[in-house]
Amino acid sequence: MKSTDGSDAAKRRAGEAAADRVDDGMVVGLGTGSTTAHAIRALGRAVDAGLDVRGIPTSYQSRALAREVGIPLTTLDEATPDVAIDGADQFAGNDLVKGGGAAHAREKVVDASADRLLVVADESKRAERLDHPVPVEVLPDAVPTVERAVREAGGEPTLRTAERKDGPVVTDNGNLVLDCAFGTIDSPGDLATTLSTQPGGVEHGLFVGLADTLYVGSGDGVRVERY
Ligand SMILES: O=C[C@H](O)[C@H](O)[C@H](O)COP(=O)(O)O
Repeated sequence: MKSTDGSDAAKRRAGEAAADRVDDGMVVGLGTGSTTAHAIRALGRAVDAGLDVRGIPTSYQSRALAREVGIPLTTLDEATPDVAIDGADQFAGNDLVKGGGAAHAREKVVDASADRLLVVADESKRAERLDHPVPVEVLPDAVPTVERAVREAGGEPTLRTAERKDGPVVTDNGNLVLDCAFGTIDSPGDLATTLSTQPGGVEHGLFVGLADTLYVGSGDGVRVERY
């Protein structure tokens, strides 16, 4: 499920501005999605020009793109990211909803382990308060249990279905995704805690206070917001 109608040029400005902050010798967490893809391509060009970086991908998609553009890869076993670059489906300050591409579980692990998280987005993702449905990756057997818990927490869960396959979206980890509509989220931190403590829920797409810097692309530039 993608919420954005932001232009590709705005996404490219944001992605390239964040990639520009990567210094020689760094290990970089490589997020997932169309905006981060611009950062990955920019890093690939920098590698061609001599920059020494290693990437830690967060999905099949970001791994494939990083390989295509020639970024050497490593893992969390081998290295800790100095910085991670990742997108968002919605942001309010430095609180994010992520997981429109069902990659949020691995993204959260990599983003949280990085010294700094740079979030790349376009202005269409900005909100006063978060109200985007929150994706929750769920063990397949636990779908009914988690659905009940989400309803008890005031949300309405919808099993995400695939577009070119019959049946549900299956994540890179072999799990399913419930998109959980809560309306306006008054307290993202409290909701994150509720969702994190639900057995069978693998990971949710609320990234509360994790982002250090936002690069927000628009029609004519990039706004940099630091937290
Ligand atoms: O699961 C996907 C990720 O969380 C993406 O970073 C997020 O959906 C934003 O993607 P995009 O830049 O394509 O809007």
